[in-house]
Amino acid sequence: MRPRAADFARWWHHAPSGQVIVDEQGLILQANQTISDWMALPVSYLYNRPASELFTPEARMLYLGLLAYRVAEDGAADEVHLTLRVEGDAPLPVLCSARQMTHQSADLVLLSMLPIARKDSLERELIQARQEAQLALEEKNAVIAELKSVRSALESQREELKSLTMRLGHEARSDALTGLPNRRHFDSVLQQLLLTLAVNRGPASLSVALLDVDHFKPVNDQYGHAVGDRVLQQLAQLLSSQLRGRDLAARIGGEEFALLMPDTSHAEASVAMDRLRRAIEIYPWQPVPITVSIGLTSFRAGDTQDSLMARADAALYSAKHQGRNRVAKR
Ligand SMILES: Nc1nc2c(ncn2[C@@H]2O[C@H](COP(=O)(O)OP(=O)(O)OP(=O)(O)O)[C@@H](O)[C@H]2O)c(=O)[nH]1
Repeated sequence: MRPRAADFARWWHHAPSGQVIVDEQGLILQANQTISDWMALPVSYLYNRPASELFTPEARMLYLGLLAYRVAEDGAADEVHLTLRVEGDAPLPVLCSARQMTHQSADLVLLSMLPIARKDSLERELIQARQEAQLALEEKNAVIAELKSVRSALESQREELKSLTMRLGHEARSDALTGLPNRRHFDSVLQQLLLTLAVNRGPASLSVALLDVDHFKPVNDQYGHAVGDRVLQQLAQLLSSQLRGRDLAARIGGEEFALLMPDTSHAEASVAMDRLRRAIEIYPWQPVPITVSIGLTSFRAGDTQDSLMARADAALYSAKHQGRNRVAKR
């Protein structure tokens, strides 16, 4: 059965929007149950009250100044944001639209309101979510920046470690006073050369010389240790400049040096050592001239490191014994 017009009055009262009819004096002529429920006031209370009293004091200005003005001008107003008073509770934000309607030659106004609390809270949630996303982005950027700085710190530490390792390696292999390779390095190179000779089994030559400064003690005693040091440094430079690129000069003791000459026969090494001794003899030493004694030997089949070095040592001993400033060969 189709509802009769009278039935719609009940529907109007319980519509999902607040409905109010306002007369020409701005007084409430009708209000539906929905709006009276929202405001927690009986419908009868609202009758004949100024429609502006539906709203909070702040919203009243908007209602009178904007909404009522538009209705008077255009006969309608749409979606004005107002706030309903709620008895004993927080005010209720609403979107209010209005239509002017003529009834029995009177210009009435129908106000229709929809609550927007949900929209407001959604907007607030959206703003908060945006702020949280912004915060998370800033945190992420800060973490990335920190990671970058940690990585560059690690890289520079790795570089430092590398150069430290290289320096330590160099220090472990060289003599602090002269910068020449030390005894440990000399021994390890000699050992490798002997291994290579043993593996190759072919004709091979390797010569070794021990070189010791003659009467060095009086230099120290007479001119001081610092002068003695300088003499040793100059001698080291002289050795490096006199030897061929593949030869190795090492400082293996106080004033004792060892020379390693790969691929050098006894005859070749003998010429080289005579030349070296002479170069040292004629060098313009300051403050006092020095000479050296040299013991030379060369690799023989069956030689070990010990036998080779013992022969060089014996040669040096005989150079000293024969009067110094000479090369003894074995
Ligand atoms: N200035 C200085 N002197 C050193 C260093 N190492 C060793 N000596 C000195 O070298 C001298 C070696 O003296 P000796 O072993 O008696 O030999 P020598 O006086 O050279 O005499 P011969 O070797 O027999 O010709 C000592 O006075 C040591 O103090 C050093 O690093 N610097």
